Amino acid sequence: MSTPQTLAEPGREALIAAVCAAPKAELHVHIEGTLEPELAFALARRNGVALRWPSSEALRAAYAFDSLQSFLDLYYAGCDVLRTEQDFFDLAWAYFQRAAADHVVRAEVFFDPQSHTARGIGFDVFMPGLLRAARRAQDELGMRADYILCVLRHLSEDDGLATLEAASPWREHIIGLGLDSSERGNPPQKFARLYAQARAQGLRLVAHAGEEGPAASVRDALDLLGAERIDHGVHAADDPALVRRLAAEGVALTVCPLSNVKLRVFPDMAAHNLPALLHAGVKVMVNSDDPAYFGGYVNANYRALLAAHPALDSADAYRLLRNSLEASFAPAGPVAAWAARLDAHWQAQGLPLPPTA
Ligand code: HPA
Ligand SMILES: [Zn+2]
Repeated sequence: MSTPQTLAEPGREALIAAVCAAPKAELHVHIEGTLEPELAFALARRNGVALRWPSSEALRAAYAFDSLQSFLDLYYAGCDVLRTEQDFFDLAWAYFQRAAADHVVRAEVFFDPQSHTARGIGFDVFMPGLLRAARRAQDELGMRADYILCVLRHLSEDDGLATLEAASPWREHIIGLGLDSSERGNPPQKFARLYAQARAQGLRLVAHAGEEGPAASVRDALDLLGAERIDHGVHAADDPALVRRLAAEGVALTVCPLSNVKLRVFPDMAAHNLPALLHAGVKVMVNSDDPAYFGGYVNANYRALLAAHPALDSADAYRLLRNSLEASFAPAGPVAAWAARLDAHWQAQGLPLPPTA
C-alpha cells in the first residue's frame, strides 16, 4: 500500500525516459508483425524464396498504408519467407530481445496459424520454433512469454474450428484464443461457436474489435464471444454507455498508438483517443501490434503517445504501465512482483507514486 506524495511533476523527457526504463507487459503483438525487412531478406535467401522487392530498403519503403487491408496484404506476403522451425525461432527470438531492451517483463504474443498452414507449414514446424524462443527468453532474459492463437476472421468459422483442433497437441503451450485480420464484414457473431469451444477448453479469450469496426463490435465481442480483453477497441469511445461499462467491468483495451496512426484509424497521434479512454476510467495500456511495419516497438509507442499528449501526466503514465501488468493473463504472484518492481522504479526516479487501488 502506497501513500500519495507531493513530488513535483518531472520534465517531459525525464518522464518519457522513466516510462521507457520501467518494467511493463506487452499484450498485443503479432509475432508475424515483428518480421523486420532485413530478417525477411535473410530468410528469403536462406530458403530460396523470391521476394517482390529488390532490397530490404525497398520493402521498408513500401510500408505506406491507407487502411488495415493495405497493411494485411503486405503482412501476409511477408509470411511466405517463414518456412522452417529455425525461421520461427529466429523471428521470435529477435522480438524477445527487442522487447527485453524495452524492459518488457511479460509478453503475450499472437501467432496466426492459418497464414502458415495454408502454405503447408504445420504446427509441428512453427510451434517448436516459437516455444524454443520463449524458453530462451525466460532463461536468458528473465521474460515470461506465452502465446495466443489468433484465428483469421476473413476465413470461415469452420476453418477456425479446424485450426483449434489442429492445435490440440500444443494446447498446454497456448494460453488463449484471439481473432484478427479484416474486421469489416467479419463481425464477432461469425465466431460464436469457435469461442464457445475455446472457452470449454479453458483458453483465455481476447478479440480484435473496434479497430476499424464500430463500437457495437466491441460490445458483441464481449457479449457473443465472451472476450475478456479487447484488442484495439478504440471505437468503443463512440458509445458513452459502452465506455462506462468497460470502466465499470474493468475490461482492458490493448491499444496500439503507432498502428492506429499508420492505418489511419486516427489522422495523427495528437488525435488519438487513448487519453480520453484512460481518463474515463477504462483499463488501457500501450502495445506495438506489428512493430516491424508500424515504426517501432513498445517504447516507441509510449514515447510517441506521451510526446503528442502533454495532458498525460506522470500519474497517467504510471497507470498505463500498471494496467499492462494487471491486464495480463500471468498468475497473480508474478503480477504482484512486477507491480512492486514498477513501484520501486517509479520511486527511484523521484516520481510521485499515485495512490493504488
Ligand atoms: O492490427 C491488426 N488488426 C487486425 N489484424 C491484424 N493482424 C496483424 N495485425 C492486425
Ligand atoms: Zn493486432
